[in-house]
Amino acid sequence: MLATTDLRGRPYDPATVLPRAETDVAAAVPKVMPILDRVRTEGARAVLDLGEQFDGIRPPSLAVPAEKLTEALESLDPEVRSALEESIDRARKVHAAQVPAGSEVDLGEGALVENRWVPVNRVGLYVPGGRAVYPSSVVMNVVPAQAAGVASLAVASPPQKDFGGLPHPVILAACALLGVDEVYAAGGAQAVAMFAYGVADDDGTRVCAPVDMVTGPGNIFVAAAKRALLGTIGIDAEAGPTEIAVLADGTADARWVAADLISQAEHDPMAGSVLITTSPELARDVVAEIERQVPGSFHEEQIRQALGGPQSGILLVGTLDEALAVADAYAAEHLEVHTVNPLQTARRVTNAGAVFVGPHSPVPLGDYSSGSNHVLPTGGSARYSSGLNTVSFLRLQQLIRYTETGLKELDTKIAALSTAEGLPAHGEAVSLRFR
Ligand SMILES: NC(=O)c1ccc[n+]([C@@H]2O[C@H](COP(=O)([O-])OP(=O)(O)OC[C@H]3O[C@@H](n4cnc5c(N)ncnc54)[C@H](O)[C@@H]3O)[C@@H](O)[C@H]2O)c1
Ligand SMILES: N[C@H](CO)Cc1c[nH]c[nH+]1
Ligand SMILES: [Zn+2]
Repeated sequence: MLATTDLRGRPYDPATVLPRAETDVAAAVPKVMPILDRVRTEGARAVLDLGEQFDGIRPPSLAVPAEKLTEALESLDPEVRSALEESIDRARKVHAAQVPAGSEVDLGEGALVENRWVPVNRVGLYVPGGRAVYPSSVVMNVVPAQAAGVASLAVASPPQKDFGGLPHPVILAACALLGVDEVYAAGGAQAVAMFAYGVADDDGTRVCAPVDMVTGPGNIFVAAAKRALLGTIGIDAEAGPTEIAVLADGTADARWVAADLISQAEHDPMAGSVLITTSPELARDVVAEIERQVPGSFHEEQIRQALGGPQSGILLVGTLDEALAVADAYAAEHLEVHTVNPLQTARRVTNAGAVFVGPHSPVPLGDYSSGSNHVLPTGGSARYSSGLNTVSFLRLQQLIRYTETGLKELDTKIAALSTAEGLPAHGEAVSLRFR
């Protein structure tokens, strides 16, 4: 588990030495196309059939009845309820602070451009539920959507065999706690298609209205469906199998670093855990700790596969600058920084979905309770994407507010540009107003 590559004292290209999952979302797209087509043409029946096929149980109904949400909340373990409430409370504070202010820019007499943020009208939020169930992802999807002021939101999560084909009861309880009343027992690509196209029963009764945007994490089939349906719907970043990178020097605690690497490996055999370190001693001790901590763990087999896969490993580098270059090239979903001066190091990182600063900010804190969002870009997409946040659910719309005086001021300039572009009708549309 966790093979070490020693990069010290030899030239290398940071981008080519990275351990990375062989997850190829593009290759999964043709696999999900027949699923998307079936949902588009057959509607709700197809979603139920596919639930039976892939989740092993046919949901009693696609839309979860309201009383099931109430029952789930009433029977929720009080300790879990209190933990969810704490997580919601902190997340609400952080996401409320992300609401951007609009602006009005005065460009001269009668010339005003207003920047205004408008929420997406209707969104579909995906909450995974295959290998594990994720009530925390209900919080991470719903809180920013609500902070943005989205008027209509629906949640989908796979039907569970152990719960009569409903989504997991803690997921239903989390929806009820957050005031979400539209929940569907649907998973994978069929859930994304249901949101994108909307679905009706065989008699034409609408079951789920189409949404404008789908967000949320999921496995490769969810990511492939989102990619294939982009255009029909808007999507957030691709948040696929989890990754953690730890950037550490010799001051790091090997026991803690190993535990954090293992924590994300338990999600998925395709999860990636990477240690980037300047310390050969730490590298050695982390391997020893992993050998000590993994045996007997709850998801031992899955963890072994994740830590033994090509997407995981240790990169031993010569200097902190090299460690930072490798971390930036990797663009981890989560980057933990365990160095002598972690804040200073963290501020130098440019590519990461979220940065966890110092030994007391481990990734599981962010997964559940820190107030930050855990729906984060994977597979290197942190180079150009943010994690899910309030702005993900907002659009910047500009109101162009010119008067006759403001327009007149630009008449000849617009005419010059329209002539230069060979589009004289543009200039004419302005000039005729002043003749
Ligand atoms: N990056 C993030 O922000 C983030 C957050 C939470 C979870 N995750 C990741 O989300 C993933 C969750 O995956 P999961 O599998 O547990 O749940 P999931 O809900 O994403 O996927 C389960 C669904 O996959 C579909 N499916 C399974 N096998 C299929 C097949 N052969 N063909 C077509 N469809 C199939 C089924 O319809 C099933 O409902 C994990 O990889 C986890 O690491 C990521
Ligand atoms: N680490 C996952 C991806 O950020 C999120 C999660 C949910 N529950 C536990 N972990
Ligand atoms: Zn996690």
